[in-house]
Amino acid sequence: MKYQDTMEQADQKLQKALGFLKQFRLPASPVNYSVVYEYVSNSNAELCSELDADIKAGRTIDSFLIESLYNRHILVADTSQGALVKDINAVVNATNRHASKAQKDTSNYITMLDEGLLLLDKSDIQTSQQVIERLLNVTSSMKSAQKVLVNALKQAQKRTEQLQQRIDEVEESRKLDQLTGLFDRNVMNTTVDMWLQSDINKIAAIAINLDHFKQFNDNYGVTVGNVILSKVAQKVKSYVSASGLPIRTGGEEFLILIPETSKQAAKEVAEK
Ligand SMILES: Nc1nc2c(ncn2[C@@H]2O[C@H](COP(=O)(O)OP(=O)(O)OP(=O)(O)O)[C@@H](O)[C@H]2O)c(=O)[nH]1
Repeated sequence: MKYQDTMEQADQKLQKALGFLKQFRLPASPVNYSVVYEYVSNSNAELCSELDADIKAGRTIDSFLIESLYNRHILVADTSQGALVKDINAVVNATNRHASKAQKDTSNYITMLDEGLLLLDKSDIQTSQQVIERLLNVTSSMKSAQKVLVNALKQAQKRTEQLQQRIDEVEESRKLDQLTGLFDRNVMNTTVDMWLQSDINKIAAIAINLDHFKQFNDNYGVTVGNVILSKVAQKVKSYVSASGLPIRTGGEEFLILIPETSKQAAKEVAEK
């Protein structure tokens, strides 16, 4: 169970969450409420630090910003990871089942071998022949069981590789802003840290802000606003070479970071 708060604790958080929603004039929609509930519970470190940074930077805390936090820090974790965990459990359970069956088969086989070897007797050819025949039968069933085990292990290995690929994909998609497909601010922070720890000592930053976007949304509606944002993002991305980083830093704010570039080259990208 995700939340294990008592009635009293949940009630206290409800009051805090309502206070937050009221302060930022946010409707108490399910998405807004769950993000704010996580925030006041202090239970999701990445979500909390991002929202804190947004508040500190004086960003507009609106339903768009909250939904973006929800998609990246709650939804992805709940659905994709939930399904993945279920699949991983299935592979682990199947492998365990096969492993314990193989263990049982092997120990039965060893017992039968030991018992058979004791019965082998040079002077009693007939009994010895019967024992050898039985041992041959047992060995043949053991070989079939081993084949089944090897196949099961091969399948488990294939499934594990597929799951690893899905885990990598989920990890990758978590780094991207859902609407625009650009990187988000978490990726920006970790990449800049990485750059600064390496030999890179020059980073060009180009900030892009769409003016009067609120007015635009009011005039044409948020759906058209979303289309514009994603088109602008595509353009921004197309101007950045593989070494650069196109980021959606806020609702209608973008940033391009380019490491180790000349002023002139950065200016050309900015002019585009
Ligand atoms: N359609 C849409 N609108 C968004 C999204 N994220 C933020 N916004 C809106 O973008 C607007 C940004 O408003 P402001 O920060 O005042 O910026 P502005 O209206 O462009 O004002 P200036 O930058 O001063 O010209 C707000 O109305 C937000 O609701 C989004 O994902 N989609």
